[in-house]
Amino acid sequence: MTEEIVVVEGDGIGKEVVPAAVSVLEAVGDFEFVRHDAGDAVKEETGEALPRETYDAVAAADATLFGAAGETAADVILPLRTAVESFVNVRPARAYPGVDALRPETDIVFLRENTEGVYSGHEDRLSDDLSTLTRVVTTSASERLAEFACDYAPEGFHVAHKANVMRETDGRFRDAVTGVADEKGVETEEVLMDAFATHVCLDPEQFDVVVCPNLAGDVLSDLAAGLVGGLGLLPSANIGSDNALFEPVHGTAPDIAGEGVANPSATILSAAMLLEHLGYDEEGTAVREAVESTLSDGPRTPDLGGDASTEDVTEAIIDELD
Ligand SMILES: NC(=O)c1ccc[n+]([C@@H]2O[C@H](COP(=O)([O-])OP(=O)(O)OC[C@H]3O[C@@H](n4cnc5c(N)ncnc54)[C@H](O)[C@@H]3O)[C@@H](O)[C@H]2O)c1
Ligand SMILES: CC(C)[C@H](C(=O)O)[C@@H](O)C(=O)O
Repeated sequence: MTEEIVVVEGDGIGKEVVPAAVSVLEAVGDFEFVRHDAGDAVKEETGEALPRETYDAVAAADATLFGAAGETAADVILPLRTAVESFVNVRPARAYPGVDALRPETDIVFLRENTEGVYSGHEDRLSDDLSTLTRVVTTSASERLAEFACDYAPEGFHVAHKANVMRETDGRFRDAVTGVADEKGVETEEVLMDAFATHVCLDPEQFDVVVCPNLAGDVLSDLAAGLVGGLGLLPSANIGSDNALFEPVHGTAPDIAGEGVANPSATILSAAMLLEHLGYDEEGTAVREAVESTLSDGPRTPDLGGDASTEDVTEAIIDELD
């Protein structure tokens, strides 16, 4: 049976990097791509950023490849992560031989809680002077993340939090995650998330897998992108029990959108994660290796100091696969 992959390009460079990744997927397998829309442009046309058909298609698909949405990103990607019931966002941040990086020794995977924290949506304007946000942390979501982390990193992992200040919410998160790890005999090391930001810049080698609350995972993975050569390199996987959505960590990059020079690596690496998720391990590895060797030997897009187009890089990656 041909696997169905839902494709949502979104806005800006999503329209450039997603077709690039689809052509790589076409080069390694026989998939049925079902295209759906979401984002700023759709909102302008129809009044809603995330059409019901898109949400339903993503919820029902074997897997989804998503690009990026612009100003409507929170109205699109957050519900889509919910559509796949994703409890963890896996964000590998690693440097590649041949790519200029502030910290070439970086090789870290962030396991970001994907459903709650300050992303729970409970924001209120109480007066002209006062707005509030409720931060939600449940033991069940934290434990679910911890179970995944223990399977993913049985050799142990760091837990980033700020339970010294957010004693109730991050305290609950920390206790739930370390509690599951203790039960399973998996070692954990706690690190305060602000201190982590310094440690990771000075000595990234001491970190392999870092489990963190939702917003911390967002910010710290972008910080790690800065250490390895930029946002054009970071893929991600939103994993649920029966479904998953894959997307680059970056956004729509309005400063370069439409120029055909976006780095497709993050999205193609997300496609490699998608392949592995669907059980195409060999193909996933082949795609990852093709990206690595193209990053090493070129051509490279301008964000990495080259002058190649998105299309040049994609063709080079496909050539590597042959
Ligand atoms: N998941 C999402 O849909 C998502 C994520 C982040 C931001 N956004 C949205 O994207 C828009 C722009 O946000 P931003 O500028 O803060 O972040 P951004 O990730 O779009 O861009 C930040 C910088 O990184 C560069 N960059 C990002 N991806 C690149 C790539 N593949 N190749 C080369 N350079 C790349 C951009 O040119 C820019 O200089 C906003 O509207 C924001 O809401 C969406
Ligand atoms: C746009 C926003 C909702 C999103 C997030 O915070 O998760 C983005 O920053 C990301 O990292 O994918």
